[in-house]
Amino acid sequence: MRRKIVAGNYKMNLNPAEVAELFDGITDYHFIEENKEMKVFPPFIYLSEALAKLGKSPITVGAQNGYFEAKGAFTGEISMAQLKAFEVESVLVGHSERREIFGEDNAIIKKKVDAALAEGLEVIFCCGEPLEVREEGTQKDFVIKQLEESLFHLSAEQMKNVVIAYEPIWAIGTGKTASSAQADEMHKDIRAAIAGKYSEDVAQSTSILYGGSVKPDNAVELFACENVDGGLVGGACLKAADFIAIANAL
Ligand SMILES: O=C(CO)COP(=O)(O)O
Repeated sequence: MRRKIVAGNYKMNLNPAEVAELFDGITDYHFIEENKEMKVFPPFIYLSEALAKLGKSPITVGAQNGYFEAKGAFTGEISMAQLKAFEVESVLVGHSERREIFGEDNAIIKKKVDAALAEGLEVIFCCGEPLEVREEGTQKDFVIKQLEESLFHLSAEQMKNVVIAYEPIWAIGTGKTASSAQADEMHKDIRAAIAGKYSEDVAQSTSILYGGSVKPDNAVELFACENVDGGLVGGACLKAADFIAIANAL
């Protein structure tokens, strides 16, 4: 059975008091069913507190980014090796904001995927098309190319440590979510590409999350789709009650 996951990407938000309140608000959350998971991705400066407060709960703590070199003169970066040594469990790789604002291309993202997996971190691999591509109708080719160039060099064994998050860029932070039919169709295409590259078995066991304006009031419909295994949530994860409501929709 595929793991169902709700993950919260805090992005560059929250001051120390706000983040403390948010951790306190979710720390007692327990899923009743075993194949469901909650993950949080706070800014680096709050990872220590997240691990202290949430580390003993079933909630897993991840980082929003990591560099592929293990150490050295890379001012401002934090390596996958450092994250692992810090007991962080997973890392977002390939988020559209990293791609668009910080110029990360498929080749850089591939190196980050490799570095994270080599350290034993779980990779939440983000993919998704910009609006122009959706309007042209070539979104499937665009997303599959992202997978082919940054992910599909992995072995089937390595894929066990990868979760895919499909986040159409036009739906991120815009309040304009993909319809459940659009999300399910892309997730189905991604799953078919994994089956083609690896096997039906790998495809059926890879969790694929949807991200882009997930809210308590659209989560139930999105998560009910056959190929949607949960969500990567931005804005709505910053309020404990909303994040928990979304988790309850899994
Ligand atoms: O980018 C996202 C999560 O990584 C989605 O952000 P929003 O939920 O704010 O649209």
